[in-house]
Amino acid sequence: MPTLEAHSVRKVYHLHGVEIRAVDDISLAIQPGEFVALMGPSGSGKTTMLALLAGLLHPDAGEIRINGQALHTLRKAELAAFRLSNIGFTFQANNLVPYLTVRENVELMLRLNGKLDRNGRTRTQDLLKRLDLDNRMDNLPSQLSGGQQQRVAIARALVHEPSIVLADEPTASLDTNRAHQVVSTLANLIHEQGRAGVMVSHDPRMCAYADRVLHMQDGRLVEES
Ligand SMILES: Nc1ncnc2c1ncn2[C@@H]1O[C@H](COP(=O)(O)OP(=O)(O)OP(=O)(O)O)[C@@H](O)[C@H]1O
Repeated sequence: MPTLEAHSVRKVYHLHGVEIRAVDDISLAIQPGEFVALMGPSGSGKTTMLALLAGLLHPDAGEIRINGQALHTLRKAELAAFRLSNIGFTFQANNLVPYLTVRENVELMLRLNGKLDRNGRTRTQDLLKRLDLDNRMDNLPSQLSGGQQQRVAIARALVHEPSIVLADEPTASLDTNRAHQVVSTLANLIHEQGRAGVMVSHDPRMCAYADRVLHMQDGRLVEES
């Protein structure tokens, strides 16, 4: 069974009487351990698609399934709990909590999921080590570089062992070397841990780490490579 499925998904915005088909009849399936990149010009609907896959937006038509569970059948509170345990998300702005240390920021996901036990703490340390942050665990986000902050956000998206990891432009603020390092580590972790990963990126060099590249244009998938 695919970890993540979209069936004929559509999202339409209405702006000053104009209809914008941000996502227009998209279907896709992503298997465990598969890392997929979503590319496309500005305004083609990538962020909207990611928000639909994350259950942050409701489609106007079609359905999203995660591990076979159709999101639209869940009540609001059920959906929130389901998302929390099944999805890891990194945003363009990394959204770290400024007054928590690196370790505490990552452990926050465990705390929210009721998984802050010895295993969870060990996983936090292992992940931060893997992301070259073992000597930064007790620093605040403001004491880190942009690349280090992005890596903390990646640790936070993986630590609670979600089946899906969604990353929106995880390299937007990084120089080329750092960007390669961040995306290759993300790809390795997704492969090793058998998660389904989707990354939005403008950068074809970053998409080279993906198993599959989906191209969006005007809300549609145009080709696959
Ligand atoms: N809340 C909204 N209300 C109205 N229109 C919106 C809204 N959010 C997005 N859109 C429109 O939907 C379309 C898709 O936007 P989206 O942000 O998903 O594209 P994108 O491919 O992620 O773009 P970018 O690469 O610039 O981030 C655009 O035409 C955008 O203007």
